[in-house]
Amino acid sequence: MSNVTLTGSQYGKAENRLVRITRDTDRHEIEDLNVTSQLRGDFDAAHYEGDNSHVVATDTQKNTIFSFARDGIGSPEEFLHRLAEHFTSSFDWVSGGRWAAEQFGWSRIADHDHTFYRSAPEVRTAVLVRDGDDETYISGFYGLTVLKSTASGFVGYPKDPYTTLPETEDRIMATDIACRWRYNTSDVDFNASYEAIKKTIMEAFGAEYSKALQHTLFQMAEAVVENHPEVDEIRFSCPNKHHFTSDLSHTNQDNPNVVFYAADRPYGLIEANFAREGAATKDEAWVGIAGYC
Ligand SMILES: O=c1[nH]c(=O)c2[nH]c(=O)[nH]c2[nH]1
Repeated sequence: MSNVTLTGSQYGKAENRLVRITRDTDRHEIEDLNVTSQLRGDFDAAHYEGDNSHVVATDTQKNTIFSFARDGIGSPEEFLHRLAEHFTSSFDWVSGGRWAAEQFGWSRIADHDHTFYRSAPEVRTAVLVRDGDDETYISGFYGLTVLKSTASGFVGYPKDPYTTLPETEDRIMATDIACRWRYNTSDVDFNASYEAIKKTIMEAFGAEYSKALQHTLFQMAEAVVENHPEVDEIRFSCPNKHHFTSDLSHTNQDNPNVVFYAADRPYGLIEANFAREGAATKDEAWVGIAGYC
């Protein structure tokens, strides 16, 4: 008799690099994804006894992903939904799971029919968590580098013996936006919603004076919640990519915020979660998302 109990599990094939070319006409389309499938359910016997009768092989999960891609992708969220439907309906003991995708953006070289370059700076992300009939979609992106050359400051912070940072009401603000938002519905045109939310976030980054990156995160979150009723929560993880004005006094030059040293590290790391007023949060759906978001 063991004194160890299985208290949770999920398993599958991670990071299936999947490229799908649509070539019905001479003008090809490319979809480039990194797909992870993980099943949840009754896998007790596999862990306790080495009985694999419930263990849908990770190799089979991988093959399913590539096979389903033969019929098209559409959007990462729709593709993950097809996988979730398949695994939960084909195997009684699979009660849910977690399916995730990253999508890399490509554009045509000079409008060429079948020649592309990696274009979108950001990587799109999608996660589908399924528990019985309950489905939660969390989508987002990372790696969207943005910068505003003014209309940002940082003043009013506490000063102690360790404080050397001068206050400023005119600085560069730069960050690599990583964010994820939780949809409150699956009845969404996911591709259109993704583009619209990304646009809202980018416009909000520059729309108002920023008193801190924390303030900017709130401004972006507020714009998303106001303009996108399909979203109930949004989380951000954003480095403050410091740009320090370079001291040019040794060459008798002034520097009215024109020459900067772009510091690589350390960087501020500013993270926050926001939710629509009155909306239920769904912390369990966020479990497994590495880092803050
Ligand atoms: O926008 C900022 N937020 C901070 O918390 C912070 N701390 C700091 O040194 N500079 C900044 N800038």
